[in-house]
Amino acid sequence: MNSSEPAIVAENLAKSYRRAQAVVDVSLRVEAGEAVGVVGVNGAGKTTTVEMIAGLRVPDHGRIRVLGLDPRRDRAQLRQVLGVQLQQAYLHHALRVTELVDLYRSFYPDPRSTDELLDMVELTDQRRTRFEKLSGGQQQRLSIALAIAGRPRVVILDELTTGLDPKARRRMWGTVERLSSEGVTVLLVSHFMEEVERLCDRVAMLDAGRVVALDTPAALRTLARTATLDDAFVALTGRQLEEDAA
Ligand SMILES: Nc1ncnc2c1ncn2[C@@H]1O[C@H](COP(=O)(O)OP(=O)(O)OP(=O)(O)O)[C@@H](O)[C@H]1O
Repeated sequence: MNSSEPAIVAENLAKSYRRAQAVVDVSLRVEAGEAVGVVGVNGAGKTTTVEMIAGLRVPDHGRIRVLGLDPRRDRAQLRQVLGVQLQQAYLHHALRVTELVDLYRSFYPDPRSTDELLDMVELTDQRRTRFEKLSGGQQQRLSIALAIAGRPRVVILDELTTGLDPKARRRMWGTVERLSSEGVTVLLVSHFMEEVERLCDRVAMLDAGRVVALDTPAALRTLARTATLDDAFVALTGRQLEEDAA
């Protein structure tokens, strides 16, 4: 790994499930320290794409490198440098916040301290609370704490703020901004244009399993000749924006 190499390279990814071709042809390159958003309507192929990048799904076709590592071949090494927060977290409901954090910290040689993690995601007051007693927003925030416990250089965040109220969403943005300011590379799946415009250097618009546009929010607005990223999304994908899709 050297510092000039891109954090993520995905070339011509394709993935079919029995009924659907979820990803037809997706290429994506994320530079080290960059934050890139992946947006698209339900079923556009966002989750399948990031799960392949995270090594959780095997592509039918294409090549992936994360910090120069092959997600399948170099699985153990990748786990030390990549943090993943997925849509559905399968966590033990009866465990308390600190027990879960300490469990995840134990996977890494030089984890962040429990206090720092809880502070970063504003769960210090809930440290003794069982997972099942946390609100939806608190559960989401905990899942980020677990994803960053090992000081990953790259994080993948899938629908981080879906289902959260505006206040909880803004808090979550603060956590992502802090990661970016520390130089962590962020790949963020989202439904919200306001969110990616605020947090991401560049945005990939996916539709029907393909990247239809990939650029800075400003360049996408210019390309689409629209005043807002919402309108640019509609113009470039031909799809309507979904309501707060939970
Ligand atoms: N495990 C699976 N088995 C079969 N089909 C699947 C599976 N996962 C996803 N699909 C299908 O693949 C397509 C792409 O799904 P994917 O979850 O990647 O899209 P997405 O853009 O992340 O959507 P969402 O915003 O709803 O999460 C959809 O048609 C979906 O129904």
